[in-house]
Amino acid sequence: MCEQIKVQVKNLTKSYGELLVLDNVSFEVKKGEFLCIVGPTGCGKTTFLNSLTKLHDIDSGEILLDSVPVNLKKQSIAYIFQENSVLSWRTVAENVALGLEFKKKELALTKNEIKKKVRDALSIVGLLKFENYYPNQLSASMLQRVVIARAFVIAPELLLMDEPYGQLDINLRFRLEDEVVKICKQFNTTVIFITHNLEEAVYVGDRILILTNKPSKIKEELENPLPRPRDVTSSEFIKLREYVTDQIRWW
Ligand SMILES: Nc1ncnc2c1ncn2[C@@H]1O[C@H](COP(=O)(O)OP(=O)(O)OP(=O)(O)O)[C@@H](O)[C@H]1O
Repeated sequence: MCEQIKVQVKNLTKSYGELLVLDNVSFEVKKGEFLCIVGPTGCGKTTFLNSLTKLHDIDSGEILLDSVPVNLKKQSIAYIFQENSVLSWRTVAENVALGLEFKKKELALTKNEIKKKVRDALSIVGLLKFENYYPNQLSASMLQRVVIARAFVIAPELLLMDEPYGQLDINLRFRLEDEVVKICKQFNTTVIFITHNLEEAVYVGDRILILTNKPSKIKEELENPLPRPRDVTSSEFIKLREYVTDQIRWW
């Protein structure tokens, strides 16, 4: 069976002045796949995401979503980034509605439709009862789930995550990762997940893309065969984590 390709990165090259960061990088992401991108510090992981989201121009190459150039207005792309981006002066429901407000024009939703979508997203992450709470009344885990609900309220076809749980303690991180993976699989969402944390990459990724030092190329694309839920203490898990670590440590 031919699996549908969701994202195509073709010959992407990006430099900042004299500094060549991404050097003719090409890869694909299948629909519904959870792809992790790892690599040495400063190899250009965030530069790749910023190229995809058009935060800056690229030198050459292209990034296609469903075979057409990425268009943030027309396509539903959601982000979960490092910073705690919940707005303190908005309720939980109002924070989640933000995801839709950016797309108000394109979606042309009525107030009631927005309310229903927000409630649906909140029930996915188990926060419906807290819709009228303010962020300072919530725990760290609940705040992160607000961010997840805000991403899923637009039913994203592509979810971009950049070190989303770097600041959290390890137990909470694993719990949130389990939740995100479960929701993504439920909705067949395609995910590109950037992380420094190789254990995290092996824990969540269907596939792991390892970048070289800059100027960065792809060193290896690695299928992750471990069944879910994954056990970080199993010998198979540790072996794979060590293998990925070695690929990055090699330079
Ligand atoms: N706006 C910019 N102007 C100049 N150089 C930049 C800019 N943004 C990033 N760089 C440089 O480009 C390289 C890649 O940075 P980038 O943040 O993409 O790497 P990264 O892999 O995400 O880093 P980290 O592992 O630290 O998260 C780094 O050397 C960085 O200093």
